[in-house]
Amino acid sequence: MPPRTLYQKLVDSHTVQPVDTENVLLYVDLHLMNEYTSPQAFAALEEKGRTVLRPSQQLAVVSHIIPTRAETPRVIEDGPSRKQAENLARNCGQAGIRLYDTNDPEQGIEHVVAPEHGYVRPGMVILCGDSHTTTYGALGALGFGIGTSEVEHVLATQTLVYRLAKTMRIAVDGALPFGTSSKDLVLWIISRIGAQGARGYAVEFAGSTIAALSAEARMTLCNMAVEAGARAALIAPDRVTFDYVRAHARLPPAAWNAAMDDWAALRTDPQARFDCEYCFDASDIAPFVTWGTSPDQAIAVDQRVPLAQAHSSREAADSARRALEYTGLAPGQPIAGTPVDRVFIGSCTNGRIEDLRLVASIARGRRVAPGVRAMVVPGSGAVRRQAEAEGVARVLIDAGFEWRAPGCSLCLAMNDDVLQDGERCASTTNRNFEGRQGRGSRTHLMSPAMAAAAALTGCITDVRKLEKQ
Ligand SMILES: CC(C)[C@H](C(=O)O)[C@@H](O)C(=O)O
Ligand code: SF4
Repeated sequence: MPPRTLYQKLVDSHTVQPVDTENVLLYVDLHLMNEYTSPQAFAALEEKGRTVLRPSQQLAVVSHIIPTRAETPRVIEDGPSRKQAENLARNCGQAGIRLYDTNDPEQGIEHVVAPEHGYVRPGMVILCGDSHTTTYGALGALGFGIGTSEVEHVLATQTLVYRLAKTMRIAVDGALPFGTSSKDLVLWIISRIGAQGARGYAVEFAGSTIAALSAEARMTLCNMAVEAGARAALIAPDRVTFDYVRAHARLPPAAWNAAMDDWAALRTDPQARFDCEYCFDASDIAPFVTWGTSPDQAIAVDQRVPLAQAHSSREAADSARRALEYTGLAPGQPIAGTPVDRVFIGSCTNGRIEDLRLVASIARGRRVAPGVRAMVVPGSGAVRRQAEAEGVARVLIDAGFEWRAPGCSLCLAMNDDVLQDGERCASTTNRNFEGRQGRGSRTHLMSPAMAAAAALTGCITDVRKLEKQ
């Protein structure tokens, strides 16, 4: 057998049969669904008189449209949204699929719920009609988003006709500098390689910086790899992965030992070749923040918005000009000091317990700046309860943050958490496209620590200055 990359091993072990030189029929271990991208697939199945082949390998969560007011029971007042949730409940009920429904204590964002309940383990293939399914590469599983017709195919056959990706390795070495986290790391990588830089590739992250990240920090990184166009993101499982999985998956001891033998082989062979390789030095990383409407339009917080002539091409300069018109910033202006109206802490990128702990550590004993509305939306019911049990929630509430119920919320503003036209938001999410957080909304992507700093000072602020005080 020629040397193979981790990606190739995962694909090979799940190939039912090759379709042609570029496509294989891929076996799917787990398929996740939300209320937003699954209804058409169920409707199409029903029309064809087909059923769900393996209900026990499906999992569904109400995540995108759910309101985040902390009240019980939670009521979805918006008619079409309520209908989506009801549809999902009916479809899952009929097919016998486990659903974390609106008022389930474990409800949350699919990509937060699945790993924390042990559904995600190294070596698996996990699909979902949602682009941020790349998150699961953090635990050594091949995860990626699929379209609605593919959802239907997976429900009916537990397989997918899959076009193979090219392979890329991004190695990062060295310690993450003071004040930075894996969110800064990924924004920095995207700003280097571009929002299309990994398009068509399955990316494997490697190097000592990655090895030093916690499992949750790795999820942040793999989650956002899709914002560089990656078709998948992978990190070879190691001690950190196994400890996380052991704590969350609760496998019986015999199964655990067998699994560990298999998982140890889940790494790229030394002689294997990648189609593309990058090597970066972590000491170049700083707290990062976006200034535009694409995740690669990002700079270190102590830098200025780039001047027109700083862009690499005319196209990039044009897109920067349009982006700045939208975000209401000027070339050459320092990004720090830009006032914000809103702060959003949450999403499948940064809505986990470690993120909230970090925010609390900065907010402790301080107050949200007057005139700023700052929301914390935990990624799941479990994250919310844990934050309450640890006193993290208390610190946030005392500092003046709104303590909300879990969901996607202001990450994509499909519920009633929406920015007003022109409002500017410091956000721990993953997309800053025009209108992403509401019509005319202006989004600045950043780490939880940086978002905390923005909430406490009322403007984009270098968190290193706050942390030193
Ligand atoms: C709604 C869904 C299709 C979408 C995605 O695929 O990512 C959403 O989760 C997002 O983050 O934009
Ligand atoms: S939190 Fe945001 S990125 Fe994640 S699944 Fe929900 S909408 Fe998509």
